[in-house]
Amino acid sequence: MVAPEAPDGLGAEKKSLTEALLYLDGVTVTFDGFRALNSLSFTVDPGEMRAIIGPNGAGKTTMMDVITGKTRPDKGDVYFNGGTTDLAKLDETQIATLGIGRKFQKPTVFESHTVIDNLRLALKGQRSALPNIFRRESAAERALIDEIFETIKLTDHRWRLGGELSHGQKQWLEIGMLLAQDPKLLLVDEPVAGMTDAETAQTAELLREINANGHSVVVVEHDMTFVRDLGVRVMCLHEGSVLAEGTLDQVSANERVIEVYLGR
Ligand SMILES: Nc1ncnc2c1ncn2[C@@H]1O[C@H](COP(=O)(O)OP(=O)(O)OP(=O)(O)O)[C@@H](O)[C@H]1O
Repeated sequence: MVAPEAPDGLGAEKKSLTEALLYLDGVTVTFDGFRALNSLSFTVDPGEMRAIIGPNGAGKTTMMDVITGKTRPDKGDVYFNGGTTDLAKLDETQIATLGIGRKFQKPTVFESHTVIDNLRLALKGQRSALPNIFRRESAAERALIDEIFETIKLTDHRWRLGGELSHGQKQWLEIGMLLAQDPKLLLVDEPVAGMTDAETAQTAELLREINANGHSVVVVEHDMTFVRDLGVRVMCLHEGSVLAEGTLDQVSANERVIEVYLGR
């Protein structure tokens, strides 16, 4: 990472390390000699939402795997919470407990449970499934569930079975299940793949609302209409590194981005 001197005398890199919610510097991951991540460096600020684009094989999934502890970097730094926590030293469960939630591309709701039970099962601190459904939740938990239902617009669907929801509704429910864990950072992988245009627009609104409520969000997506709707800083990955970063207009005007991704 280029580190120009910041006005207060701290190098910009150090300043980022102390302030960023998520800090990656020089992260390299090699599979059988192939560099899936090649000295990848970027930061996410507290309260920031960031969109990540890039061609197939650019390293987007590997990047999320490194942040969540599924894959260990060969080289480089991965810090959370203003540089206080070295994620490369923690396992997946410890990282989830710290407040990093991940939504995979395909919805994985419990189809034979009601929508509300899906949320109950996801409540923070509830690790054993069955007792959690049968016990009465506290007033605070009920209020949280109601609030999440409002956010994900599924209040009227709470008594339906998970399996009866549309694809888009399942994705929103799963995002709600992440919210039940109250994560500081949500990693969301291609949430609008397979959604209708209306569902796609509603998902952008949902993520904006979640972000406005104080959660940082990193969202990987190929759908440029959706990325435009998000209205956030965009980063294009290519061959395991950051190719371009800025507003969507700035990134889409970048000749290399057009060459390797948008123009294809
Ligand atoms: N476990 C693995 N073993 C070997 N190679 C891997 C492994 N995981 C990923 N790769 C390779 O690393 C590169 C980056 O893959 P990655 O899945 O991170 O890209 P991506 O940007 O998420 O792509 P997509 O948009 O297709 O999901 C690819 O060339 C992929 O084949």
